[in-house]
Amino acid sequence: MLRLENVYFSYESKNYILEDISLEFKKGLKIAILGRNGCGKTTLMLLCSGILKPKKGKIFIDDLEVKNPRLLKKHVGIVFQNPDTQLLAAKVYQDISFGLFNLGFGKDIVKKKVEEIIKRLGIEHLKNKPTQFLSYGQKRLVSIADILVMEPEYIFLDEPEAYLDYKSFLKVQEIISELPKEGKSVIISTHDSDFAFEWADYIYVIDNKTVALHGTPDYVFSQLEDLQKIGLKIPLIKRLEV
Ligand SMILES: Nc1ncnc2c1ncn2[C@@H]1O[C@H](COP(=O)(O)OP(=O)(O)OP(=O)(O)O)[C@@H](O)[C@H]1O
Repeated sequence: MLRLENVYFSYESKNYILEDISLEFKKGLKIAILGRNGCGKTTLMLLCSGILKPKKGKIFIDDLEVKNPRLLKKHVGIVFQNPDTQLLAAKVYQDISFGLFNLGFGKDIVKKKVEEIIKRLGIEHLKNKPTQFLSYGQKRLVSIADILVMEPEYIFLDEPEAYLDYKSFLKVQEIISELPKEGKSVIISTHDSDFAFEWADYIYVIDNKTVALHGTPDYVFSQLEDLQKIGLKIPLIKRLEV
């Protein structure tokens, strides 16, 4: 389990962007972080992946307090919203294999793992393409492959639907629904209430710098007064029930 306990964070000033955040991501679950633009979803993901460090509070992995963010990097993978911040190598195959070579895997194992993930994402046709000539949607799929190939236990996807067409998003949706069955946690950030309702096992709503609401989708989307205050859309299915 990945757990945050009373975490505070600010970028440059004393004004906290996130305050007193306590939450937990259990293994094998599909979790959505839901909130309006600018509420701090990406910041929260960057804290969970060890890219940013809390100003106050603690982070635990399986009850071990994380003192060095490097520990988080071993367990957590994050797919950024903008794929340009993720792609490093000149060609797609090189890009997806980069992290594995860095970890010291041999050429044959790397080839096997990369081929598997390329197939799983249906991007065999991109394998030998230069990354700079890919469309944004294609870059997004490659950046997802970059992370999945590393097989992290906790996979964060910042707005998974960004840049993807319907068919590509369906493929990603299928994969992020399968991974929890393999014991991984998939945590997405979104402002799409319909998708969060349909996909997630558990939802954290961020508002006013902290966790405003959390629980199963049925519970969260039954809190109509709170949702209205926060300014989140009620999923279509729930609106039809009212
Ligand atoms: N590097 C930075 N330096 C200073 N402020 C930042 C930085 N990155 C983000 N912020 C600010 O922190 C707040 C939270 O931003 P964040 O990107 O985490 O929100 P978000 O919920 O992911 O937004 P969105 O849904 O639009 O992607 C915003 O007010 C943003 O302007």
